[in-house]
Amino acid sequence: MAAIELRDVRKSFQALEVIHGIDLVIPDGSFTVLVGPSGCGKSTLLRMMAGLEEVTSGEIRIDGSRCDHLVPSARGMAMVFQSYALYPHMSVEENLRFGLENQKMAKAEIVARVAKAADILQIGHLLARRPNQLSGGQSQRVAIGRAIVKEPKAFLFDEPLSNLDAELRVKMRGELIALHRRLKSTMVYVTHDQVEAMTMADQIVVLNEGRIEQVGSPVELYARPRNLFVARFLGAPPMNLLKGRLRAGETPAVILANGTTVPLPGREIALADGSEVSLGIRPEHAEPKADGLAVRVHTTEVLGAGTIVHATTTGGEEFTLSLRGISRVTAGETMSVAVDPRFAHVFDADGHTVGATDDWRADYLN
Ligand SMILES: Nc1ncnc2c1ncn2[C@@H]1O[C@H](COP(=O)(O)OP(=O)(O)OP(=O)(O)O)[C@@H](O)[C@H]1O
Repeated sequence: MAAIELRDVRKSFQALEVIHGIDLVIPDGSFTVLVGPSGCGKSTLLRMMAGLEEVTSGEIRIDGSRCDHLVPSARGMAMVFQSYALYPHMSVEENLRFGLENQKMAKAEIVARVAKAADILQIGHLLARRPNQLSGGQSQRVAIGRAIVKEPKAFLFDEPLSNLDAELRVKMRGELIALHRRLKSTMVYVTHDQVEAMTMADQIVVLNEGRIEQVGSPVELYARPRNLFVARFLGAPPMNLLKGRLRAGETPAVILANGTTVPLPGREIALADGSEVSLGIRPEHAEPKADGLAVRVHTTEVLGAGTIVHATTTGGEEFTLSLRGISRVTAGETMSVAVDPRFAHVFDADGHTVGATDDWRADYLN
């Protein structure tokens, strides 16, 4: 087990810098998820930790020791790829043994490690098969097994579940969480799927264009996004945004474009009266109620346990509600919506969160 530390890590491909100075601590034993849109640099960052990509500048440490100059095999990290990367001409057992035999490990130790990994992943009955005789989920288990047998200081996962169908992905998500609980190893996991990030991580790192937007636990990032990017990236359907102006005062308020006033009792917002702001409301924090914000429904999605209502404000802004159960609301209808001010997010003109207290627990935990 080991902590991984990155200090001012940069990466350029030819003249183009794609990672712009990352400082990050991945705590020992944590399940840290690197998440962000396509091309933000998640894989490059992970590959630099693994040693598959050189750092252009900066330091990477594992267990306190510099490792950025070491070859991958000397770093004690094991990587699991989206493509599984199994050797097609070898049996599952040979795939599991291969890396260990290369290290000239004693035969008895190899046998013991392979047996243990096969037991953890429940792939004992597949050991004689070739990769082309495995399902996607089985292949991914073997790929994870190949990492487990190395008994690495840290596991690095690069979108390991994205080739699996939706149902299997959910199942494997649970298995990986259980594996982490069992092994207590440091795990770094790259995904562009915010649901995987929310459900698997103890620590989420949100990346955007080669920079860190925010680091924190899933609920911290959900309840207290530092900026618009994080606010919109986590949560599905995404947070609604309504443009308005701040009315400063003891009880500040946002005056929306259509004149609706949303008071924000208990907030201290250090912006001048009349400043341009955006009000962020998650779809689950709005409900039908008289004398609220008028919206016109254009689509409803009845999911059974809930109904997603897609609507437009009189100012022409999109507004989505997530209602419990099966809603009577139908397309074409106009409804009045109340927003719960405790869960309102306010962003300044640059997209930075303003007026949020540190204590989100009081409002969010039930
Ligand atoms: N070998 C390379 N040569 C040149 N540019 C590269 C190379 N590898 C990655 N890049 C660029 O670096 C940036 C980050 O790529 P990276 O693959 O790390 O992103 P990502 O967040 O993992 O994306 P995805 O989710 O699509 O895999 C992108 O702009 C990409 O085009």
